[in-house]
Amino acid sequence: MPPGRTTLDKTPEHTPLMKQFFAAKAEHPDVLLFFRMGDFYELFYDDARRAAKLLDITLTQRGSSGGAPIPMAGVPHHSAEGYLARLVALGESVAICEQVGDPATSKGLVERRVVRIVTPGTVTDEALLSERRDTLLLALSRGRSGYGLAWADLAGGRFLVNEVAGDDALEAELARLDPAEVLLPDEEGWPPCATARGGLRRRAPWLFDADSGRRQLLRFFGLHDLGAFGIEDRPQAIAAAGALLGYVEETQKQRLPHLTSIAVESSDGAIAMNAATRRHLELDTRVDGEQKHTLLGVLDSTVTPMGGRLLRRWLHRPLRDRGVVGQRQHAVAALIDGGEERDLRERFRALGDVERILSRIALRSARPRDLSTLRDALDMLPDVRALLAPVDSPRLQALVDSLGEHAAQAALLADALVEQPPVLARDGGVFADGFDVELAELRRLSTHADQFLLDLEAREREATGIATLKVGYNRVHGYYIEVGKAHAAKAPTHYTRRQTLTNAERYITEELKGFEDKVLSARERALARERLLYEQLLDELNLHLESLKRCAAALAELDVLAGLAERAQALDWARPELVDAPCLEIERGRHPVVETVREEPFEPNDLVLDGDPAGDRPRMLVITGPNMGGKSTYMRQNALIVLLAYIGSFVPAARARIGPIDRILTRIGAGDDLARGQSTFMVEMSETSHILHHATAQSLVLMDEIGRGTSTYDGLALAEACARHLAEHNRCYTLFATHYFELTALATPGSGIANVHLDAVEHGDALVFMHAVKPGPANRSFGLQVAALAGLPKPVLRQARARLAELEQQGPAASPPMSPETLDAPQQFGLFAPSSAALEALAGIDPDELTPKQALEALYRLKALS
Ligand SMILES: Nc1ncnc2c1ncn2[C@@H]1O[C@H](COP(=O)(O)OP(=O)(O)OP(=O)(O)O)[C@@H](O)[C@H]1O
Repeated sequence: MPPGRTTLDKTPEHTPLMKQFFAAKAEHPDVLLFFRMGDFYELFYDDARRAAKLLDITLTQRGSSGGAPIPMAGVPHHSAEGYLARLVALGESVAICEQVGDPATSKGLVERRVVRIVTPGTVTDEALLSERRDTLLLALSRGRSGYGLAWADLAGGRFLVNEVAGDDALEAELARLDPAEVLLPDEEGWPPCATARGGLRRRAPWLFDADSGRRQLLRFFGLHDLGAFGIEDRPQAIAAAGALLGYVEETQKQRLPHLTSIAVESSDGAIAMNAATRRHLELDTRVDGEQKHTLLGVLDSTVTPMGGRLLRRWLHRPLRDRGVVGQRQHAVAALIDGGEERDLRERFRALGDVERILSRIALRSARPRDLSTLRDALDMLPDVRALLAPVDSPRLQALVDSLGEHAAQAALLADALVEQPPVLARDGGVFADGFDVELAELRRLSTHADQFLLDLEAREREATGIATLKVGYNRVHGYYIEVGKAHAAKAPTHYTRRQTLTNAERYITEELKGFEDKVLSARERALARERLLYEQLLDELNLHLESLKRCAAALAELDVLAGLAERAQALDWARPELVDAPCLEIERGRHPVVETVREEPFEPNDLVLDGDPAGDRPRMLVITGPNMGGKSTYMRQNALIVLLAYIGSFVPAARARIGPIDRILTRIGAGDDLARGQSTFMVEMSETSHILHHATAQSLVLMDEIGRGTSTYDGLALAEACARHLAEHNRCYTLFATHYFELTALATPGSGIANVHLDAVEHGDALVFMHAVKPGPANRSFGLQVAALAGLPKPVLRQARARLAELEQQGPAASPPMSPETLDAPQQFGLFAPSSAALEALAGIDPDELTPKQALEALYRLKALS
């Protein structure tokens, strides 16, 4: 902002234009202000500096105001969308200040006003949205019992809330929803999962008040109570929803008729997965940020963007309600059996993003092509209904019902629109000729102009005898009769001169003027008529918004189900059996992503875990085997199979029988969380702690090499204690991969723990991984061979081999026994024991007696002795 002015300030006044800018800026101090000036949006002062950096555009100056130069940067009006998209993707918000007065008629400065604020979570323009990902605005509130969350997908017309108890659950929900923008009360004490993210907007705490939230919701939905939405007794959710609505109304500056309801999406209904689990299982993004080789990458063969978005939502929210999941599964199976899947997908290819189109219709920003896409979609409905009518599936039949008929709207759109409407409504040509009598007459007037002009030209040529006489038109002077200089003298007296050119004179006549008025006004009136018809068409469609939205949602789900059916067949997946009995049985399971990426065949593996305390099968597997043996792949494939089963999909296995599951929890080394300032070990331990606190007998837990991030004894001790705790207290389904061979001793009769291993065999210098899971512990680790495969220098390998031989000879001294006493022993120096001289010297030191300098000297002495 420019330096403030005081009454004593002698600096010159700001220019009127700048005063107008400051007034707009004062109302929107926290966002970039796009200030419309002619064909450009200009940014000034700090906004200009920031935008120049973010958008890599030139920072210039625009004269001076208030005695100082004005830093300025600008983007052309016609390409503003691209710049807005980039700013929004960076988490920035932009206030659009338009010229609302007409420059031609305004006296002095043209009036300007902020007409809307584009923010990362509220964008609805097609160009600013990612096609296959929801763009969410989320508001958070908190109370004594936990957090309230409200989120809206303005482009899709969804508004949902939830309440969660603690920080862990909040973090899990934020990881699931991944909102583009988060509204937070401007108060201390929010956990990092809420504050350490892009698109964060702090708002005054009083905006997050439950009572005013309730009033706001009642007003917004025009209701007397919120009972119908089932959110009455959720004050935190209501507080968050109120704050969200306030923000949306403030930024959008228009009505939002497409948010027709609000619903609770409770965490209880879903299999819980925390942020770490979603990351580790690489559901839609790999740890390295790639999206291609992920579960969603393999699973998503939907043909519409709305189907793609729904599938992503499903994947992030596997359900515990086996009724719903079973119906989805049944629908997928029915589509496969009847072969409708292919026909359905073929038809859907032309479908488009009906869901977002409906939102744009509600927001009145729909373009002509949106309407023709909707027309084509509605035209398709009878066909889709007929195709699915014979399919025996309750879910599919429910979806067919939700599609509705929409014959009247389909007929209206078919009558109204030309086959291929233009991109923009502005220039007309949207409506079909026979649709409106008045429009047809106006159009006839303007299109018959050409013939009239030709006739006029011929008549005038004959009357004047000037063979080269022409009738023409230009935007400045309108219609004219042009006569070459040589013949100008022959121009009749009723020709009035309009313009003189070097070689010609241009004239107007009464007749031509009269025609001009009629044609030009006919054109303008035709455009005005089309605008009116367009608005009426939007009005009419908006009357049916709710049922059209239901239809779009049904189309999206049909696309997902057909996509799952296609995948199941293409990838040879099987229908899992979801049962009441506590068990996890997978026969010949495969990793869905590794299998598609690998060129060599994938080795399928079984899994049998028993959730029944009285059962004789294990609840925990301790998995050993060489590096690269396939331990992580095996663990993850089982989690992914469970997850797929609970979204309603078929699974990559020959057979699967899966009991109730409440959580999937993982601890898999996946790099540091340095961004959050935590060391590798700290992350490992906090994830482990979360698991130990949350896993129940219905949870599936993956533990991959815990304890790796610290010294051997510490690590081993922790790994064993955790394994015991999971087996004895949590009693969850556990896959525990480890390099601590000592843990294989846990598998004693009655412990519920069993050993399995993956193997490799040496063929001369080569090491062949078998990738097959076998009963019992591994018998060796092949660490050095894998290191050789990785290309470790030969001298290093030689030295390691010699040291290994030495250690193996030393026997148990090098490989510590696993008694609890040993684990509790205070001194621990890793694998290499210190010399006895050093120990003796150490025993003689009393740390309390030493100055810091003496302590350092003692340390040097000890080092020399070791
Ligand atoms: N069942 C399988 N069939 C075929 N290939 C497999 C199988 N399992 C794993 N692989 C291949 O082996 C590679 C190593 O697997 P993975 O990372 O699971 O090993 P690991 O035992 O966990 O290794 P580390 O202990 O070093 O983490 C995988 O990238 C995959 O290409």
